[in-house]
Amino acid sequence: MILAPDSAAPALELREVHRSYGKVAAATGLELSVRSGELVTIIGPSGCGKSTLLRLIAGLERPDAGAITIAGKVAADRRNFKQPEHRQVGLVFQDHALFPNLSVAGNIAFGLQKVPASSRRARVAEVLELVRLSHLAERYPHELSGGEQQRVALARALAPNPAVVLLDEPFSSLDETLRARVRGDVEAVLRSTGTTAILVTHDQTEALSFGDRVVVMRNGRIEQAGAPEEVFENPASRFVATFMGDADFLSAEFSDGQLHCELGRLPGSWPDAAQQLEVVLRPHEVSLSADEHGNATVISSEYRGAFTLHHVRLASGQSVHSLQMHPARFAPGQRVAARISQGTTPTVLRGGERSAGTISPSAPVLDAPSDARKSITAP
Ligand SMILES: Nc1ncnc2c1ncn2[C@@H]1O[C@H](COP(=O)(O)OP(=O)(O)OP(=O)(O)O)[C@@H](O)[C@H]1O
Repeated sequence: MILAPDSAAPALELREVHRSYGKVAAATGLELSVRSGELVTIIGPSGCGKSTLLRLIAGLERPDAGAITIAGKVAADRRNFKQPEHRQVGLVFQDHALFPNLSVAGNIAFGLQKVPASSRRARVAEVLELVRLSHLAERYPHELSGGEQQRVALARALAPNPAVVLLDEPFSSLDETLRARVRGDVEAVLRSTGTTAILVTHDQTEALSFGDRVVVMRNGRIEQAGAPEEVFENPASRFVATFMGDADFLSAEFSDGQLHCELGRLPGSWPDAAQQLEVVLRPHEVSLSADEHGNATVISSEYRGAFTLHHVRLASGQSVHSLQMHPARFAPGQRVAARISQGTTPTVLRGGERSAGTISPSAPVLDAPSDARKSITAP
């Protein structure tokens, strides 16, 4: 099979988009280019501007400055402003927002009023099949489960073949078990139809697992946009490291031309710097082994089934967490050797921002701290 080159215009583009409400800058200099078929998740603390971003794309808000292009057509700029119904955008909300007096089929047909009746019926049947709800076409929203309602909302958004689907916390009203299932169903439908989608969420796991790209927002700005692995494993700042999961920060310093932290030497070469340097360590990146002369003392140990989460204090008084899959469990007060797990290349922050050091591929695995004398595997 010959695949066509991906030369199509981006499905969505934001250029230097600003929006303020009085003195509150809800969107500042937003730049985002989303390729056709891409699934992008937007995450950030409450009030950082996630909904404002969606509303600007949908045409429910007007930018103060900047331009928004959808499927190659200007939706908003200094001179133009397209109303939501002319933007080729589908919306899915947290509360489903289905019309209670219309059946499932009626809800889906609602956005197809300009389509001839025969094609409309065929399209409704098609999207119902897509979300596996053909058997419920004549039911009313109150006769459906939360998950079914959300699939109807998705079908309604997809029916007019939008260029972009915007999902505003679509799973947050569902309970945990149902949530994972509906999320999987929705993702499968979006992928199978090659739909471009932007999903706003408060949930880090959702942000990392759903999208091709994660956009982390803070105070109306995009703090980092990248593949889930990049945002989690190589955070651009202390804020992203903290927001996208548990993280400890150990101070780092140069000696003998190498960068060291309390858990050992870091591989690669790093520009010498006067600014404060910190190593970002996630709990799964710290290993422990029993060692009565070790560099750490266990403060607490929390059994989590497949994992045990240890919190240990280092000689300097700094502390780190260690989440290990093996059955090793150390008691509070016990002396252990803590080190950075094999194969880990931690992010180094300079003044709170990611530092551009180079990790050489042939760099040796991290040296053990001077007083960690045992292997990193559990006893
Ligand atoms: N219509 C409005 N009038 C005045 N201020 C507004 C308006 N809409 C949003 N804001 C402010 O703009 C900022 C961004 O709000 P927005 O709703 O986009 O945040 P959010 O990230 O979606 O928050 P949450 O996660 O709580 O939904 C907030 O400070 C909010 O108070």
